[in-house]
Amino acid sequence: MTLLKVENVSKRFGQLVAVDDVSMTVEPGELRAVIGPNGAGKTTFFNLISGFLTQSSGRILFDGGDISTLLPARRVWRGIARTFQITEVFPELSTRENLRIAVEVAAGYRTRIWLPRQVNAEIEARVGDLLARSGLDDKADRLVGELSHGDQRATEIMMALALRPRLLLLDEPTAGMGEQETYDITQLIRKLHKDEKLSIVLIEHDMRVVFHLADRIMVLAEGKMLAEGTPGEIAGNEVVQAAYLGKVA
Ligand SMILES: Nc1ncnc2c1ncn2[C@@H]1O[C@H](COP(=O)(O)OP(=O)(O)OP(=O)(O)O)[C@@H](O)[C@H]1O
Repeated sequence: MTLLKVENVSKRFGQLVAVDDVSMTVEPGELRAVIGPNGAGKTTFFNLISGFLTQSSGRILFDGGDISTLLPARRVWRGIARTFQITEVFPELSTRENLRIAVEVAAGYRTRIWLPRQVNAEIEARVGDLLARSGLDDKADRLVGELSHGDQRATEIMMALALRPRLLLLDEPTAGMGEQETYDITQLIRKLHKDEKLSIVLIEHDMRVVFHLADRIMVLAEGKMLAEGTPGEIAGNEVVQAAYLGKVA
């Protein structure tokens, strides 16, 4: 069954139509990229899927159920987790502590002061698993604020994964990164997608990352869907080249 189905969704801010009648589907295990020039409506589109904004019209289905009016936290419990354009971590805590917080939130233990030993062991095991999958084990006890931008972003992605999502939304995961960091984050996303069959939608400006990772690409321009297809189809699409790719190159 289709995991995410966005149907004719629009979002108006006063006179401005930031997202204009956009439809998109994401199949289980698919990695979908959303690209487009600045101000195209990409982040607004993400905010509609994650529930930070409510659409002006249209509807959003997740796993067959209508989530259009659900609050963000409810969508997380349904299985949608996201990261932000600006990394959201606790810089004064260690990597391990950041992940532990996310795991406790996910398990519903965050409001309890004392945890039974068995539960504690389960949480530790889950944190260890996230550290291993991200390759952050050797930085587990470093303060996140002292880590590289790339490792901070990896920590944030693993915090989102602690919520055990079925769909992960990544808003510009390589923003502001150098070559090596971009490569490392791309490899992490690829691993989560290919090895763990996680469904991912990502907004990304770096075309090398997009064409390396995506199964399908949607191009937004001025709120409208300009094109949609495989990386090969998008690379060969003259409208896209003229409106977007040509400008970037
Ligand atoms: N809360 C808001 N109120 C009013 N206008 C908004 C709001 N959020 C976004 N916009 C406008 O909607 C349009 C789309 O913005 P959005 O941030 O979604 O684009 P984007 O494609 O993510 O851009 P970028 O690549 O620069 O992040 C822009 O013109 C922006 O100014």
